[in-house]
Order: sequence, then C-alpha cells, then structure tokens
Amino acid sequence: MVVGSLAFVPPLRLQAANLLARASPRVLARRNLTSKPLDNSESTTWTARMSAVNKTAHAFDKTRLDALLNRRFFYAPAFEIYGGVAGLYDYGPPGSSLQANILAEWRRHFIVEESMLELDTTIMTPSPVFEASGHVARFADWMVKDTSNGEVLRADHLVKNVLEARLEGDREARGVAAQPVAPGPADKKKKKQVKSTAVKLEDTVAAEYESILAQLDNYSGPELGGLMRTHKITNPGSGEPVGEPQQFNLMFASSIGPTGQHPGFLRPETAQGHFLNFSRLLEFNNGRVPFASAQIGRTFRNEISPRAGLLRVREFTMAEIEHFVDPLDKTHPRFSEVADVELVLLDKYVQAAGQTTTRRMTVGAAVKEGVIANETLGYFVARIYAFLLRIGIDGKRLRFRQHMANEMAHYATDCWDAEIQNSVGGWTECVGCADRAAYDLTVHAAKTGHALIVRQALKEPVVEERAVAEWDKKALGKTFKADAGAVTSTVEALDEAGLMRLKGELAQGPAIIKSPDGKEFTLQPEVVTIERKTFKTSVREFTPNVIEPSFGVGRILYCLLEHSFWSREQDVERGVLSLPAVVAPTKVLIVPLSARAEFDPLVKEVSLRLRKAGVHARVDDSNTSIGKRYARNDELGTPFGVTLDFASVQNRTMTLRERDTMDQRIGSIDDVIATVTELVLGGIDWAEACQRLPAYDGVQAVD
Ligand SMILES: Nc1ncnc2c1ncn2[C@@H]1O[C@H](COP(=O)(O)OP(=O)(O)OP(=O)(O)O)[C@@H](O)[C@H]1O
Repeated sequence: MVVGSLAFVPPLRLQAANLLARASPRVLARRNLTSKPLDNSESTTWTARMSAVNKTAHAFDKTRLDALLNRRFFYAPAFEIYGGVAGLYDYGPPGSSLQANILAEWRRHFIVEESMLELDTTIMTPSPVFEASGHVARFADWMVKDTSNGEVLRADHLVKNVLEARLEGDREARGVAAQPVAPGPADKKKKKQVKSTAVKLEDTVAAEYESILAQLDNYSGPELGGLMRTHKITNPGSGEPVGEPQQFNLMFASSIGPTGQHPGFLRPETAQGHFLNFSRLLEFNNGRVPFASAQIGRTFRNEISPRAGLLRVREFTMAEIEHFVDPLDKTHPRFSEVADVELVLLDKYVQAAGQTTTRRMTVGAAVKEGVIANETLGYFVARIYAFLLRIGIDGKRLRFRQHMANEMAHYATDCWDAEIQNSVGGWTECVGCADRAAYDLTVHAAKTGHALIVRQALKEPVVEERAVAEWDKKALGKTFKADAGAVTSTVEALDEAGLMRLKGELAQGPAIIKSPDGKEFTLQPEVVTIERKTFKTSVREFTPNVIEPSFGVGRILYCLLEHSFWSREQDVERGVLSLPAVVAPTKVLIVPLSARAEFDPLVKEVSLRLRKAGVHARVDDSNTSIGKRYARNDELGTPFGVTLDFASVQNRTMTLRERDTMDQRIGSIDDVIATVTELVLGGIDWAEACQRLPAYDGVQAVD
C-alpha cells in the first residue's frame, strides 16, 4: 500500500481557493465578471486588439521574440549554469505571472462558469494504475537510431521534417513563395529543422509527400519504417540511414518507499486522479451525472528529442477536465448557448484523402450533421475556442482537427485537437478534446473490483425476463472443488443467447465450457439449471462515458507570446507584447516623472488605490527616461501606464497611456483610476476610455 499520498478532494481544494479569493481583491473583483452569461463574444479577440498594431508592425521575427523572452526572463533553460537539460525550462517573473493569469482565467471560464468539481491529486502514481490504464503497455512513441552514430530521433518527426524540407526545396526550385506562418511577410530567420535544397520534385512525388504529411499521425511504427525505406529518408544530421522504428515508453519510472518493491511513475497526465476518485466525486455530486471534475497540475513525459522550446518539454502544466455523462444521453443543457459559434474544422475524411482543406461550420451544424459526434463534445470544443480567443490567441491561426481512425485510441468515439499555428511547429496541438467512452472507469473497476458506476432510480420499474443459472452448490463443490468459482463465473459471464445455448446442450447431456484463460470444464446437467425468470428492477446501473478536454498550458502560453509579439514601426528594436489585460503579467505601470520626495505620497496613494480596486500595478521609479521605462514595459506586455508629473502634485491630474497605440489621455487621479480599473477588468475598451478622458499631448507623449 502507498502511504503519505492523499488526494485533495473538492471541499479542501475549494477551501484553499476561497481563502485565496478572500486574500486577493483582484480575484474578488474578477469574480464579479462571471455573473454574465456565457461570454463567447469576440470583443477581446486578436483581430480587435491588433487592428491598430497591424498597420505599423514589422514582419514577425522569431529571433527578436526569443531575445526579448530571454532578456525579460519570461522563461529560460532549467539548470542553465550546469549546462541545462533538454526539455526542462524555468519560468521567470513575467512568465510565471502570465501562466498564473492564464490558469486563473481557465478556472473562471471552466471551473466557476460550469460548476466543476476541482481536484488536486498526486503526481507519483503506483504502477498498477498505469498498468490498468494501458500506459505501461502503450504510452509510447516510435523512435529510430542513426546506424552510424547512435543518435535517437522520433520517427514521425523525422519523416515530417525531411519531407517538408524536400517540398520546400521543390517550391524554391519552382520559384514559388513559401506559405507565411504568421500574417505579414514570412519569418525568414525561422530556424529550420532540416535545411532545404532547391531540388524540383516530380509532380506525383510532391503530391505523395503532401498526402503522407496530411495523415502522418495515422501511421504505425512499422509503416513509418516502410516510408523511410521507400522515400530514402536518412538522418539529416549525419546523412546516414536509421534503423527500424522501436517503441519508447514516455513515462518516467520511479519506486515508492525504501525497499524499491513498489514501482511507480510520475504521471504523464492528470486524468487518472479523476477516474480513481470517481465514487467520491459522484457522492459529492449527490449521486447524479452529468458532472465534471477539473484539475491543474504538473505532468511528466520523457520526450525522445525535445527541441521545440516550450512546445515539447519533459515537465509541464496541464489543465484537464473529465466530464462524466450518461452514455445514452450526451446532450448538453447549455448547447444552445454555443450552437451558433463558428469554427474552422479539419475533419478526418479530408485528412484521410491526403488533404488539409478546412471548412467553417457552426458547432450546431457540425453536431447535427454528425461531423462532431455529440452535443457534449461539441459544447466543449466551442468553450475551448472561446477560452483561447479570450486569452488572446489569434482566431485566424486556430483550427480544430479531428483524429483519424488509427490515431485515436480504439475505445474513443471521437477526438478533436485545438491546433494553433506558430513559427516553430506549424499547426500544433495545444488542447485535445476526446470522447473516451467508458474505457477508463471500466478498466480501473475491473482491476480493483471497486464498482465505478452510477445507480439511477428509475421513474417506472422495468420488468424483464432473462435467463439465469441456478447451481446445486453441493454437486458443484463435489465435482469442481477449487475450480468451482471459475466454473460459475464462466457460465455467469455468458449473455442471454449463450445461456440459452448452454441450456439446450445440457438438455442433451453433459456440456463443455471454456473459461477466459482457456481451461475446459465438463458440466453435468444436475450441477446447474438454466431458467428464464422475471425480474423487476427499479434501479438502472451504468458506467458513465467521459468527455476529456486536456490543455497543455506551456504550448498555449508560447503560441500566445508569438501571436502577441510585434515591433514598433519607427524602431524595429522596440518589441511589444500586446497581451490582453486579462492575462498580462502586470496590468498598470505607475511612472513618477521625478524621484523627488514630493512625489512619494502620490505614488503610494495611486498604488494603494489600484491595489484596493483589484488591479495589479507596479511602480517603475528607475533612474531612466520615461520613454525607456515605457519601452521596457511594452516588452513585458503591460497594457496601461499612468504617469505622475509636476501637474499631478499641484492639481491632482494623471495621464493614462495605452501600450499598443501609445495614445495618452489625461484626467483627475480619481477619473483615471476609475477608467483604468474598468479597462483592466474588461468593463470598457480603449475607445470608451477615450470618450471619458481628453487626449493629452504634453511632454509625456514623447516616448
Ligand atoms: N511534451 C509536451 N510538451 C508540452 N506540452 C505537451 C507535451 N505533450 C503534450 N502536451 C500538451 O498536453 C496536451 C494533451 O496531451 P496529449 O496526450 O493529448 O498530447 P499528445 O497527443 O501526446 O501530443 P503530441 O502528439 O504533440 O506529443 C496537448 O494538447 C499538449 O498541449
């Protein structure tokens, strides 16, 4: 038995959350916003936010973004002074705050809005859990080894990188421009995984490569090996061939306790913690489905060759929801609220035909036409979409891709990935949303003998006739001794038709039955009688199905940084992160124009009042020009700045600056605080703020 690991069940977790909320006026103030009905509006979308920016922005430049993220310590390689470890990153102050704000918004958007039951379960997990779930046998990727230098590569990534480079070489040879990844001119400095050379391909070969890439996730390991042989794919680093693909399990193994007798793993997802606590959650929810549990936590995957920054790491934060639903009723009570949401969909049939053509469709139509399997799955896809837009992802670089047959676990009914386009990985899965049917609860119930089911009182009792086996216990024991249990369970596992067949055989004399492990037993007619009997049931028992939205927070955070980054027209060195206020690490910068003591009381007053209003503000009283202070905070994504100057001291006025337009307004300290508070909490937008406060064109406008 494992001791010392306790899962936080909802009351404890809620207590913790409530304490936090009490301690933080910001959380309290934000909570007021949740009383609105479902917010799927596009008012905070990338397009709305960036419309002013786009006109003046330089082309996206990954090198400049990386330099900014490094300089401002958004994140950096972990253990850097020891040389670092691939796939492990530490987040610095702005990165940590950005992640915390994304997660706070996730809690508001899903847990609070949908009354989900929050969990905090352990990371260290005993082996039997992952044996039952199938992770020990199957949580693996295919890898290949360079036959000369032993370098290890992920098989599907090798095929992808080489074929993409050949197609790019073909486009270069034909003089066709590459598809830009971000709007605006292509990012020329993007580091290529494999260098392309301008070589023209036969039309049929190019078409075949496109087709392979469109369905890459559909290939098994041996099939990937076949592709490498057919298309002469070698290790681009050495030019040498690679061996046959082999499976590599991605879980980090450990052992629990000093004896080493209890093998365990660091969890690669948070999901199992939800399933194992199902009975308690059900009881907490008064025995009723549907309900959803939700959990934010660290997960670990020993990725084969993590070389894509935050997109592929070995330790990361996931936010997962398990929505438990009646398998006979997958409608969703709030579906009508999202039915009109229009999504960009890439369905499995298009991919199987070797294409990547997307189509726009409302969620309502997609469910009606069977493109998305059911209402609950469609509801969550729409809610994922609304969440990603709200935190600032560009809707034009977001699509939902359906899993193809081989890609999806055999038990899953349907699965859609939210893919976000970025310069590192192209279209990258950032959220998975799957209907996992009853698989997880069924396997854990079978392994532990603990029934993970719902018992539902029926309005009308059901009367049914069915065949049952009745045993002569004495004869059973005498004939089969230690095997008696195996004999009864083999017979009782038969369905109606099987039992009736056995009845027929026993009417002729002894019958032979075979247990699941292949043992044969001869049943005498006097040991068992099979009869049809009438049963009256007033309770229905069933294993719920699970719809699982699963978010990788680091991938979303990185894509958001890319989508928010641009450089000022007048100076390409002046980078800006146009993060929406809801996730920006700091919301308001307080800038005293002078370090003289007479400014101190005002700086204190403004800081305190913003804090009390629930607005996260920081004072920048560094000994540098005001323009430099604004520029530094543009890089940190701070959406607003308030400046205190000599006029402020004399007649209590203050200016308010907006990051993206650098527009400045002026008003009384009271009015500016009220306006910026509403801006930050999402009550008004900048256009409305401009109606309240007149333009300011004084000294502070000089950036
Ligand atoms: N190595 C990783 N680094 C960062 N995020 C990850 C990683 N693996 C998975 N994720 C995130 O977790 C989410 C859910 O995990 P899931 O198991 O569905 O991913 P996956 O299908 O294994 O991803 P991939 O095919 O890209 O390896 C993904 O949508 C992604 O955002």
